[in-house]
Amino acid sequence: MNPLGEASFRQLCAQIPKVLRRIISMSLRIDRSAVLLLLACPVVTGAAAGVLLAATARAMRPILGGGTVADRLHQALPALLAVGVAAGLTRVAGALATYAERRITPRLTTETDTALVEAVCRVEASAYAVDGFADRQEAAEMGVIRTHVMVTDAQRFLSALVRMVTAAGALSVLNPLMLPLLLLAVLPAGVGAVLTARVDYEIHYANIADRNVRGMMRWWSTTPKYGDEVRANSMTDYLLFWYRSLSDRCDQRTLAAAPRTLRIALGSSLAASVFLVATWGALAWLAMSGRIALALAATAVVAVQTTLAALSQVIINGAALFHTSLYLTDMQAFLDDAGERAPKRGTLSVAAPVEEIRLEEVVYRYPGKDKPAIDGVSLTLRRGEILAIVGVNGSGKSTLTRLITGIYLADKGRVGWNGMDLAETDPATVWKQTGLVPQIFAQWPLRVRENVTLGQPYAHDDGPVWDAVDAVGMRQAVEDLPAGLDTLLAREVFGGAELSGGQWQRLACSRALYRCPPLLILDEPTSQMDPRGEHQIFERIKAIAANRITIVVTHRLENTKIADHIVVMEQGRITEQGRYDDLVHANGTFAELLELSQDR
Ligand SMILES: Nc1ncnc2c1ncn2[C@@H]1O[C@H](COP(=O)(O)OP(=O)(O)OP(=O)(O)O)[C@@H](O)[C@H]1O
Repeated sequence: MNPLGEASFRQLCAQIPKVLRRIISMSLRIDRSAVLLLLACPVVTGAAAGVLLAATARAMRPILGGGTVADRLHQALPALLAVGVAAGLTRVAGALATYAERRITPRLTTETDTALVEAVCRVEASAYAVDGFADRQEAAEMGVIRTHVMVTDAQRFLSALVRMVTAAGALSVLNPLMLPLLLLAVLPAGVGAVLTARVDYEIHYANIADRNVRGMMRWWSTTPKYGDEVRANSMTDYLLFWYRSLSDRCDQRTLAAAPRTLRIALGSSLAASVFLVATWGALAWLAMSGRIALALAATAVVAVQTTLAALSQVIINGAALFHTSLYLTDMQAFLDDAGERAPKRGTLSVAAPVEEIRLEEVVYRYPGKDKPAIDGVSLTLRRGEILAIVGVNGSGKSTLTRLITGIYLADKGRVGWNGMDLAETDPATVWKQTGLVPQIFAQWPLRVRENVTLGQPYAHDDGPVWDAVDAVGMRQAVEDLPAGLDTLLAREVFGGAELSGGQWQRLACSRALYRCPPLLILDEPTSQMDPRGEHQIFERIKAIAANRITIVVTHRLENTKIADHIVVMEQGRITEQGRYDDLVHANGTFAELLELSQDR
């Protein structure tokens, strides 16, 4: 829903003081003295504009009076000096304002950007599946982009406002008729600018979903990671066609709005021109009819020019601030929503050793899905045991591991760690005890060392890192890299290296082993490994199993021989369980799947 659809024009204009307050308070948290400097500059500029106009009026009298040119200039000299000093002060204030803005903007952008990234990282994982979450995040990104210009806009707006008030004040003293005429001359431009900003925002809003998908497509199409797949499957043309179509759709919406913006621009320009002609006409009439002295009329010309320039700036920057306010509102709404979705589970705390994890009649349904992915699972895991979870695709194996680790909370039923309900336990204390090799694991563009230690404090000792590398048979491969553990694993970066798929998977396993977690979960941990690597990993799992709870999710049923207990999942339920030898002879799904895997 577009929030602008319900907002009145006055409400929209009322946003400006609010957004100014917001920008100032955000900036104050970044650099207090720079903000004070920034606020002082418009005051100096305003005072300088006042001095400039008063001095101009004073200089005009002798200049337009009688006597020789030298005499007239001599008499006007002090006033002309004052004009020079005022102009100089305006420049200095402008330079100082730019300096202050440059001290604030980079850090403000970083703070806002980091706040957004942190908010997304900290939400409950289930939030990602909520409809529209990604689109709202995309809309919020625009707020971060606006922080690049919003301090400058705010500073220019305030500075122009003060200059305008001063010049307008001087103008009303010269003749009360001038100001209302001038305001009328600029008002249409103001209305036009705000209406145009509104149209721009409407287009932005309509394009959010397409832009979001286009951004993802761009990354997936251009990242070297998927380059082989794109080329060898002749995907390029279709991907480019799709990318282009998304861009075209966005362009069409923008183009469709162009006649509206043209009408706004023409209408406001016409009205502004009529009132501007009236202003200059009024000034000429006042001077010609002797209602205003020539010297004052000359000053009025300067005052009209100053007011006009300042008013235009007020309008341009006011419209920019109004625009900013829309995006900041989106950003704040997303941050508030993300804050609401951050885990609020309770203060219970899990500590090692984890003796028992018990699931009681656990049910979990993904948002927007009709059927539960997990439907009444009860299970007990004890320290020292290896549990294997098997079943066909989509039967709920990975979802079950997410419920066991508390990444998702059960909709119904209970998951207890050492008797503590995960719904009431601080998740950070739970995840300190877990090590997970997910089915789709990240290939972090970090050095080898960080790829192993990520998520765990590094003790400035490579011994345990090499142990974890050894455990997955990667020592030789790492030693062969250009800088060993210091090699950056990002092919795209100069000096970076790339691993093979199986080597990446070994590294993901070494990361989980380095953590020495009380709960070790391996979801298809060896799907890309050669038999030697696979054998080594499963030997290792057996060797360290006594001190922890181990869960292995696998489609290679031979691997479940190492398990103390096997559960077979079907449509979110456990339909069979037991040891390998029992299940092989039970004539159930396990036996069927095993037979199929051997039937070649
Ligand atoms: N993030 C998600 N959002 C919505 N539905 C999901 C999500 N992840 C999984 N599902 C659905 O939940 C069900 C169980 O998925 P899950 O990934 O747990 O299956 P799995 O047994 O691990 O499958 P596989 O063997 O293919 O890895 C599936 O129907 C799937 O479509």
